[in-house]
Amino acid sequence: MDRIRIRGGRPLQGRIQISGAKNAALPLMAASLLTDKTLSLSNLPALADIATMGKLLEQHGVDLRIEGENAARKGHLTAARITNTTAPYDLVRKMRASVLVLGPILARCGEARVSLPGGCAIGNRPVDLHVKGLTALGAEISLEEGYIHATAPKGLKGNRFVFPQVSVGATENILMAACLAEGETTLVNAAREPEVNDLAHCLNAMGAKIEGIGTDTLKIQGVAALHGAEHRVVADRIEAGTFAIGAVMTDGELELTGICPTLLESLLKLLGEGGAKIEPMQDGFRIRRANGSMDGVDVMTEPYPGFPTDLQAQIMALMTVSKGAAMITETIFENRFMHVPELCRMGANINVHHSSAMIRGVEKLRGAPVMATDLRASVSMVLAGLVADGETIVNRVYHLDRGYERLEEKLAACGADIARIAGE
Ligand SMILES: CC(=O)N[C@H]1[C@@H](OP(=O)(O)OP(=O)(O)OC[C@H]2O[C@@H](n3ccc(=O)[nH]c3=O)[C@H](O)[C@@H]2O)O[C@H](CO)[C@@H](O)[C@@H]1O
Ligand SMILES: C=C(OP(=O)(O)O)C(=O)O
Repeated sequence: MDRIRIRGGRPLQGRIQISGAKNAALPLMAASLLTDKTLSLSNLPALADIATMGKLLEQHGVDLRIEGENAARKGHLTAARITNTTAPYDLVRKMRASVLVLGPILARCGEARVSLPGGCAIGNRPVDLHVKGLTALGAEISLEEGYIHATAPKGLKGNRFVFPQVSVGATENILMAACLAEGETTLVNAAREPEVNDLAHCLNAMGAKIEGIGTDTLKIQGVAALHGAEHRVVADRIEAGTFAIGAVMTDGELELTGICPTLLESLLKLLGEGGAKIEPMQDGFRIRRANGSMDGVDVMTEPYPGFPTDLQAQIMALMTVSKGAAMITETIFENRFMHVPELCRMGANINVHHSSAMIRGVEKLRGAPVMATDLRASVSMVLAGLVADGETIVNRVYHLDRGYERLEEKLAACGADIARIAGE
């Protein structure tokens, strides 16, 4: 298995082009199941999760063609016919976002069988809201031998559904299904993450009738069929946020391009309070420390526009070397502090009590062999390694490959001493 070796102490200096967002690209790819025409997605990131979604779609009958590289990478997806309505355990267990094929296949074929994704390192992660929402649209759903079996022999019917809790994935699944349901659907307390909005815009380009994009109430007029479209995947705000944190943590300066800074308002506001200087540019923003050190700031994760849980591990890495104390409260996932023991092994001072972590900044972290059980925890160790004394080896790099495109290449181009060591 590959590992990443980092020798700390070098500031990040330079410019990084932000990739397309994993969490936008995955539902967008699933949306290709809603039409027999071609959906072309540009700015498609080259990530392990994208490859897994590609495999899943191909076994449903989607023809997937990828061309170009980096920012010019495009995927053309054509589901002329859905040849198989089952999403098998082997693929779903690799990536929870596989459950996003449920709504589209059900809406198009009147039947779908999708393996239950199960929990993962960051928590229990049930799919009850996906099931409740589709049931509200008239689906009959049973759980059989680890599979969600959904049928709607007479088609789906529009309805009003109030999410008892904000869910990105459930909003996306039900939104996609509602596009082909008969009549009007209203989704109340819907997620309004930029990736949900990106999906909704793409669906409208495919002929859907969605109103209220960007708000927590989505109104969808069902249509008989969708058509093909060309769509550019929105920039990855989590990748950009990770690098922004890296810039101030290493006392460097980065220009992050291809991203609108408003997508990162909650993070940039906090970093500003902690001592960062952020300047908008035509196609992104520039970030560095205003002067001197960074101060500890309190953080609470929340649905968008609040602070994203997917940046919680990274901001914690920054707090470990910031001045003073900081309290980080995780409200979205019950078990998203797996990075804490590993950061502590590098010399961080962190105490966790229930869903809150108290971090007292230390002078220096020390390099160490570390490993993480999820994507963002892994990248928080990369950030810690960039400022630690000595060498850090991050094991289980496949987590990073799920969600960061050419991570070591992008960081090395900005002066980091970082390399991938190929596994035996
Ligand atoms: C591929 C993708 O886009 N992943 C993102 C998506 O995950 P995902 O869509 O899985 O996350 P959700 O927004 O659904 O989860 C939010 C909360 O709702 C709970 N819940 C969710 C569904 C459900 O049926 N029942 C239920 O109780 C979850 O356990 C969690 O506590 O949003 C998360 C929250 O911003 C991000 O961390 C993930 O990176
Ligand atoms: C939790 C994440 O992804 P997923 O929902 O695919 O596990 C993430 O991107 O941080």
